[in-house]
Amino acid sequence: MIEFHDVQKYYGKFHALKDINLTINAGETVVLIGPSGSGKSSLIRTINGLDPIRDGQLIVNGFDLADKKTNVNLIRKDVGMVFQHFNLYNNKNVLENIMLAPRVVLKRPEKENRELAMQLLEKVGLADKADNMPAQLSGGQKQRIAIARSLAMKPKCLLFDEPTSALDPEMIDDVLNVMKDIAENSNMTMLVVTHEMGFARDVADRVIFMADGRIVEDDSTEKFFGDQPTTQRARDFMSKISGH
Ligand SMILES: Nc1ncnc2c1ncn2[C@@H]1O[C@H](COP(=O)(O)OP(=O)(O)OP(=O)(O)O)[C@@H](O)[C@H]1O
Repeated sequence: MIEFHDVQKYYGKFHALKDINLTINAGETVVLIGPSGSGKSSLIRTINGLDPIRDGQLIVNGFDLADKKTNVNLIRKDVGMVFQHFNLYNNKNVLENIMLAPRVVLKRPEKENRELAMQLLEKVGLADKADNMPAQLSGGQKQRIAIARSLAMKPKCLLFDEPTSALDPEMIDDVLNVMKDIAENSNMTMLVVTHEMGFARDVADRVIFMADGRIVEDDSTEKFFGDQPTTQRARDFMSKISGH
């Protein structure tokens, strides 16, 4: 469970997240949308401590991120992150990319670690790429490896920061299908920043719309897409992106 209570975040003097109050329950899939610069990345990066908050309270799986004594590594063990540009270790092969963190952080025994890594490669449809280096993969394949790498830690929560924005159009569905499978067949909490409205409509439980560092709408998916968003800003945003 993730709870924001009156969270404020600043970059220098710039007030990037304003009065964030939000609870995300275990197992929920939440899509975060909004115009460029509205604070979506900032919000999800606070959850695993990549970006510090200034005021308020942020509780992630029982750990208080506002408390300086909290060890963020304990939070990161349970909160995986998938980035727009994959962030794979380019000097390690695919299998090593997946096995490294469980070996180092969880001390998972080597045989079990390898078996799980191979199962995850099967799950993302890339079992035949185990020995490849990241440079030999397409963007869509790299992203599916990045997702498998996150899953190898068996996190409670997965954060996705525009996971398909850097991909060629024909690769996007492969990645979204893997995400859909996780959302539907695991009890993982997922928070996804994306412009893929088909994914939001089909897979998300909730849609959060941000503008100017604030949460402007927080609706069930049925309400957001069915009845239309309540605010004019969200309606304008939706008509703008559907016009593309
Ligand atoms: N490291 C930083 N230093 C200063 N300002 C920053 C930094 N990171 C983000 N910002 C500013 O904070 C605001 C929110 O940025 P953020 O990346 O969270 O928005 P976003 O909604 O994810 O945008 P996009 O869709 O373009 O990725 C923007 O105005 C951005 O310029």
